[in-house]
Amino acid sequence: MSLITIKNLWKEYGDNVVLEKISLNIQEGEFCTLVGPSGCGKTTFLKMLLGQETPTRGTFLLEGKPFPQEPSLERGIVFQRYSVFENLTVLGNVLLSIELKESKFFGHLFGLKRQKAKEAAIKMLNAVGLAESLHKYPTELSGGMQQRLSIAQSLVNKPKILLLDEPFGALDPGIRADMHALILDLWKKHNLTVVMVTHDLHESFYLGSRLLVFDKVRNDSQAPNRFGAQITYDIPVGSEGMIMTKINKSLKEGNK
Ligand SMILES: Nc1ncnc2c1ncn2[C@@H]1O[C@H](COP(=O)(O)OP(=O)(O)OP(=O)(O)O)[C@@H](O)[C@H]1O
Repeated sequence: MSLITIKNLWKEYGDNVVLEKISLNIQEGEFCTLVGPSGCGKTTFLKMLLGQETPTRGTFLLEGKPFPQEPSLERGIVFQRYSVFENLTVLGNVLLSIELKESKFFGHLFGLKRQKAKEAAIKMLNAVGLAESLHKYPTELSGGMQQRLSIAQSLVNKPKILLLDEPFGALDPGIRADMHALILDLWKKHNLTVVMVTHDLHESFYLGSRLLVFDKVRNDSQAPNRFGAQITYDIPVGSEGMIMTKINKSLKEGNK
């Protein structure tokens, strides 16, 4: 069974048709990169995967069941703009993510549970390369380090799906290359399924195992909102994508 099953999905805001006829299956472990012109509905699509938006119509299933209507722990998101709490230290930010998950009512853990949460937070911060900055505040961090912190906050709760909305768009090229290496490493080690929006075609080919292009195939010059974007390309990319294509091809040939 596919992790995510989408059939003939539409998203409209009033008479603005944003997405139309989207059909797509995403398997566990895929790294899907999503590109398309500005305003074609990429963020809206991510928000539906997160549970912040609902489709207007169509089939939208997570592990064969209707998508949870609210953001939940199997899905973590990292935005382009850092979404960390400035009055908490690096460690405090990641600890809070765990506390909000494990103690929804108080937002606080005590005793042994807090100690374990602290250890898990430090382990995650180690994994993203922030071991030296545990007691710093976000304003003392560079952009790349803040983005590492956002990733740690998302991953510490072990989501199955990591949603990335142009997470590296604001970073310098050198830092971006470091972040690419980090995200590929985390993707493999944590067996994540990733859906990432990017404006950078090179990034989409380099990072993804599968590239999805969203665009309008129908246009009405009198009423630009009449038609929504569809998936115009869905192709395997990157070394992982090529391996998958070869495996699928040899499986098909073996079945002949
Ligand atoms: N909450 C909302 N209410 C009404 N319209 C919305 C809402 N959110 C998005 N839209 C509209 O949906 C369309 C798609 O927006 P979205 O942000 O998903 O595009 P995008 O492809 O991510 O754009 P960009 O690449 O510029 O970030 C736009 O026309 C936008 O105005």
